[in-house]
Amino acid sequence: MEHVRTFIQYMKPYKREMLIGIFALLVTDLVGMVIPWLLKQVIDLLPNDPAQSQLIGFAGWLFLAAGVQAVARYGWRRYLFGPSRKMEIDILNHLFAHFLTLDRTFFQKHEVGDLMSRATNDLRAVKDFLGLGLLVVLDAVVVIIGCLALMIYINPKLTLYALLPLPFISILFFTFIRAISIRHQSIQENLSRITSMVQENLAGIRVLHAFVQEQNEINRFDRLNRDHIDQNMSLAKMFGLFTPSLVFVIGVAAMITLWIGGKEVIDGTITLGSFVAFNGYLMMLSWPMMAIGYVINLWQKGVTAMRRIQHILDSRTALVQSEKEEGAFDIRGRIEVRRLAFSYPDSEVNALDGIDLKIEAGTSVAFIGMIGAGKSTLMQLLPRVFDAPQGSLLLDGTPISEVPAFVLRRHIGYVEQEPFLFSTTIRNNIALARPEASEEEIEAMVHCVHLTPDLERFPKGLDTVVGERGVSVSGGQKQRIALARALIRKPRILILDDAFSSLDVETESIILNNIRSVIEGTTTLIVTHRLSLARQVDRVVVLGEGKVLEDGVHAELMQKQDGVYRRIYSNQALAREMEILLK
Ligand SMILES: Nc1ncnc2c1ncn2[C@@H]1O[C@H](COP(=O)(O)OP(=O)(O)OP(=O)(O)O)[C@@H](O)[C@H]1O
Repeated sequence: MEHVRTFIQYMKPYKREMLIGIFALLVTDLVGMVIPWLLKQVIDLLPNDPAQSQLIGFAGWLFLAAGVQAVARYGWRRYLFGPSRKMEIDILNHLFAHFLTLDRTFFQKHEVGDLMSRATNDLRAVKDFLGLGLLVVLDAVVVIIGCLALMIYINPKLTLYALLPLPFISILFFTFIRAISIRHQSIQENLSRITSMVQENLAGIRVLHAFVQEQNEINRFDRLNRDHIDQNMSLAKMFGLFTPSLVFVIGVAAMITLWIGGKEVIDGTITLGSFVAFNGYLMMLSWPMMAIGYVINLWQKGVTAMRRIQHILDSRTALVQSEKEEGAFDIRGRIEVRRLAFSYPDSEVNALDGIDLKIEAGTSVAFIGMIGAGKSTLMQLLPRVFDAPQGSLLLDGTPISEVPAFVLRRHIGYVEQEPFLFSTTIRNNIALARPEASEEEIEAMVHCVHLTPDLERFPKGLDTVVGERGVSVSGGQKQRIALARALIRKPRILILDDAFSSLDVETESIILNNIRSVIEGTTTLIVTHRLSLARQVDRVVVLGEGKVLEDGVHAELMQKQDGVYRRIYSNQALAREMEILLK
């Protein structure tokens, strides 16, 4: 119920429209009840040989009732379904905006497909519940109260007999509702798994093709879908038993009415017109009785869906929130790491294990080390992708958790090994970091990252659309577009996390030369496996198993006889010489 209350909040802006819709629904139902009453009048009049004008009068009233009903039906459709669609959009907007506030920890725990399913299938169920569900409930309440009142007015005893089978409806209701609810929950979870699988397979289509795994995946998908069908069948069976049982109970009620009511007409206790009207109201009652099944369906789906959406809306970023204003910070780029130990959420091992470092503003540092040494982890703590333990990471002397993430990230340029490009033009991808950047600035940046020769080969140069809906760009082109994107915002701190891994040494050195003037005064952290780069920076930090193994300038580290840096450097130099010889 709590979830329902939260979602009812979304109705508030559409209160007026919904009130019009409810009014139209009331009119539809009330006019619907007037029609059997008019019939009663006509039938009771017939034995008295009524004048033709009287009959025409009744026909006119019936015609008017039908007309009013038609207009009112249009009204409730327009004013009850319309707002439910608008509410769906409002919830979706809210959900999307909320997704963007969540951090990496959240996305690590939830599959994209599952989130997509919540934003589509579940949202649709909520819309149906808030629109159709409430409409049916309201309609049922009005019809039940109205018809019962009129039936009692016509003949209380007959009403009592007609309602005798009613307790069976309650028994049926409570027998089935739990079983139906459990089935709904598992159907919606399965639907999420299906969406996840489609999403994952489409994202990894190249790998599937490369390893010829299409048939295996088709089989796996088929199994998942068969499970889905089985679950739906099980639910359909439940409804298959529930709805006909209800209809049967209503049929019994009609039979009792015919039997007892018929006798009363013969005895002259009630008129034929009253008997016909009574049956009309009893039939009208059968719709809300049957609608109970439909409403249970909508209700269960809706409530399950609300719970699943609410779970997302209740999720909060795991990052420590800072109330400080942007103006409170003048970021210069001095970084201090104090006995930093860090483990990822749900992991028991420390990815970083007691790191101590001081990096002066405007200097450049290369981070090298074996795979899994913790280099990327350390880099991700700077823009607060994850939060470092309190007091272990300082920026310009301030604990980094006190700097709001959005302020911090405005001053950090981050390029990762496999950058993500949006399905838009190269220009838009670069300007993403600074939408107000001028054409000249974008072009200068393109030149700086040595992308000009590539652009000449693209059909529309900077206006070429890349990504899923556009041309495929190579890993090296992606890295350079991402570098331009990071540099165009003129960051105080630049992080290049293996950002040149797809470039050849020659291009790498051209880019480094080009960007030297741009990054003048910027604290530059370069994670690399290529030690040729390490010679061109102010300092080298060697990481191993989450610890700092060596720290110093290239020449110093080369002096260490058993040093890790010296060993890796020598191996790479040897490999380079071999390559040259073999050429
Ligand atoms: N998101 C994550 N969740 C859990 N563990 C992670 C996550 N990212 C990295 N790790 C683990 O943390 C450790 C350090 O990984 P990290 O990516 O920082 O190493 P790295 O030095 O950058 O390696 P590489 O050179 O291969 O990029 C590894 O053991 C890795 O498995």
